[in-house]
Amino acid sequence: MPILNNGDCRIYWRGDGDTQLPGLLLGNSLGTDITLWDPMLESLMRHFYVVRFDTRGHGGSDAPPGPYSIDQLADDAQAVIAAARLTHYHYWGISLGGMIGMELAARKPTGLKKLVLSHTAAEFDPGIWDQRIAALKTGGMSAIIDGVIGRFFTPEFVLQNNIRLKRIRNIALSQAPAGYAACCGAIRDMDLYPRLARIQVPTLVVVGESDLSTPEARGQALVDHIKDARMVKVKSAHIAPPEIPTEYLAAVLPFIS
Ligand SMILES: O=C(O)CC1=CCC(=O)O1
Repeated sequence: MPILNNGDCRIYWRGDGDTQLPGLLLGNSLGTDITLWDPMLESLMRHFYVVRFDTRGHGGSDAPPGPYSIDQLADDAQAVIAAARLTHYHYWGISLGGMIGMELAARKPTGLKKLVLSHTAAEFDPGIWDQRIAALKTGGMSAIIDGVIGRFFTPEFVLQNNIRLKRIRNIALSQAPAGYAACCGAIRDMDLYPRLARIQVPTLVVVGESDLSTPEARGQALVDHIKDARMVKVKSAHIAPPEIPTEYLAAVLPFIS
């Protein structure tokens, strides 16, 4: 399994598909790992060399002591870009992955062609993250899991409780609480608005019609601050790949193809 060393942290990443195709770097949400994208992987591999990585604090990456910063997480993404030798690539990030994408694009890295900011925001009320970090300290991942799943998916999908939902639930439950909390700290402390004017690449902002974590107004604020940005809506809550993989792909693929 490919691992890179980025200072204090080993980052797990992998590339799938034909390295001669354009690159597509995918950024996960809080509480998930690279398998978040599995329902869409085969389709994506027809068009792209697909590179995924586990955010520090998650999955196969290390969880050094936090809190982390969005800057640090974007440094990790840049280390993955170098390790995977991506010279021409798009970046598609969901939620925390989108926040990393904003910072990455604001650095104007050579080779980045298009940016997809999905179900994400440039800042959050810090109080909700302090509460979540406190809950993690006392009760671990099981103290927050029902709230997380309730925000990730529509009530109908939660009721179905199918294998895709169970997988995401198990992945979230298996994260190290300290690593997850360290990422909560990065979200709590971020203010990406001043960075948005620096983004030059064409950007697609994806919003979920039933997303309570980052509702449409948060996506519209990104469109308003980024020079070349447009919005598309999908029928999802916060996390689309397991619930509406086909519709989600159809909403984004024309933009990056
Ligand atoms: O877990 C949530 O509440 C939703 C979320 C915020 C940032 C992220 O990646 O997921």
